Amino acid sequence: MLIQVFPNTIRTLLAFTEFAVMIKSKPSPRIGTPLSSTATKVMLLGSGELGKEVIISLQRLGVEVIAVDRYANAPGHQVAHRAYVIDMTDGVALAELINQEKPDLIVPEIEAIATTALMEMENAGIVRVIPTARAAWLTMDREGIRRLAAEELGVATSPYRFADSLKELKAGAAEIGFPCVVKPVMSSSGKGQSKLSSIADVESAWDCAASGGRVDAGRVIVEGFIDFDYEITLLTVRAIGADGEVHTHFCEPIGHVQVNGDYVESWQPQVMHPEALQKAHDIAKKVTDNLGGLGLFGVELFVKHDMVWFSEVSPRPHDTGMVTMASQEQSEFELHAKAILGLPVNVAMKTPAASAVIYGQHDAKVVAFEGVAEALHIPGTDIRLFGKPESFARRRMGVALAGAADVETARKNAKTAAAKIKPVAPS
Ligand SMILES: Nc1ncnc2c1ncn2[C@@H]1O[C@H](COP(=O)(O)OP(=O)(O)OP(=O)(O)O)[C@@H](O)[C@H]1O
Ligand SMILES: NCC(=O)N[C@@H]1O[C@H](COP(=O)([O-])[O-])[C@@H](O)[C@H]1O
Ligand SMILES: [Mg+2]
Repeated sequence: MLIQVFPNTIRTLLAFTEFAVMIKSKPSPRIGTPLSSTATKVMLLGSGELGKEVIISLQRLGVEVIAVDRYANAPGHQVAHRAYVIDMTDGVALAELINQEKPDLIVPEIEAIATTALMEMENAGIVRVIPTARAAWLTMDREGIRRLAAEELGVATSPYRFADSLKELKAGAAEIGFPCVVKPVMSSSGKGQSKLSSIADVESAWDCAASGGRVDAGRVIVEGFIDFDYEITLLTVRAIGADGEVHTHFCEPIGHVQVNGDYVESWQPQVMHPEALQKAHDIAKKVTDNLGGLGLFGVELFVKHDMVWFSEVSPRPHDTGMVTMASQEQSEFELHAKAILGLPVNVAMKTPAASAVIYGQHDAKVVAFEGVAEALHIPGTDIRLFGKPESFARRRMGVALAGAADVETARKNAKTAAAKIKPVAPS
């Protein structure tokens, strides 16, 4: 089936590819010298705020990093050895760049990439994709990961239907019942997502999904609304241990608040009922074992008392996990960098902490940030400004971090620090 969907042009290109990276079952932890013939080369597909931090962690380990994104001067471009702007959903363009750069590892950082092309190249032994090309392919489309979790692995999820037309969506929503949530099958950060209270909301939800999806696949998922007490991201790391085998490590749960499907605040640890924590670990292990490979995953779960539902998983660092830059001995970015290189990891926390998002607040070509010093006067705080070249009112431009003796104080300080930072647009 894969062969059928794979464009002939890429197959031809692959046939003429004169190199082949040796795919090792377990990567060697040997690291070369950047910009030399011995370099260990990693290519990031997507170079936003999450990729930027992964790149910094890789650079610290002496890795040569190539950052790719859809626009110039993306955050990760600014800290990599080389930067490229391509349409990453174009399999031919992607294959050409991979052939030119010959990276040892490819690290997807966003969902919207030509994952079928990556699978074909991985199958041909030309690239090694983190964690695997199949994992990137399954998780770029809600249908792939949802059917895997619910139908193959028997993991608890919200009830769901898929729809290709307004008529099908009406029927699906009526079957699921209200309230329910509609999302494009390919989207992230809440784009194109709506919560529906009645059948009267279906048409606007369909239009919202059509305009907000990353790739207009014209297909949506309708999910029953889970009335959870709280939601978590369980960062789960697959890394090679001293025995040479892959081991699974769980970070402390991260609690978070989402507005319109986008994260605004997160904290670690989220206290959980012991049974819920055990179920969360079991679900995360089951799903990540199936996805395989090495690296960090963000497993998103809804929790009500001792009940846990799987929502989705990122086979890469998670936005809510930015809190780990303040809370853990090794941030999620360092954990990902180390795990993918075959190095040991340490998931220990060092302090309760929180993160709060700084939005652009303006639609503007550039913004400047005021109030940074005022924010940093708050005890235990730190900030990251991502350096995105263009601002939108709801674009995430930075994050405030705060460590404290307890989560409540950390949340208060992170939110106060974020509020002190004022993006201003030149008039
Ligand atoms: N079935 C549901 N029941 C209750 N809340 C939901 C449901 N689906 C989504 N949500 C809420 O919307 C948020 C975003 O949903 P989801 O993670 O599916 O979107 P996304 O676009 O993939 O976002 P991201 O890329 O940030 O993970 C969830 O974290 C949760 O707060
Ligand atoms: N929930 C996924 C997520 O947070 N992804 C992060 O946002 C960037 C895109 O930001 P942009 O839309 O502002 O360019 C991505 O590159 C990634 O770092
Ligand atoms: Mg999500």
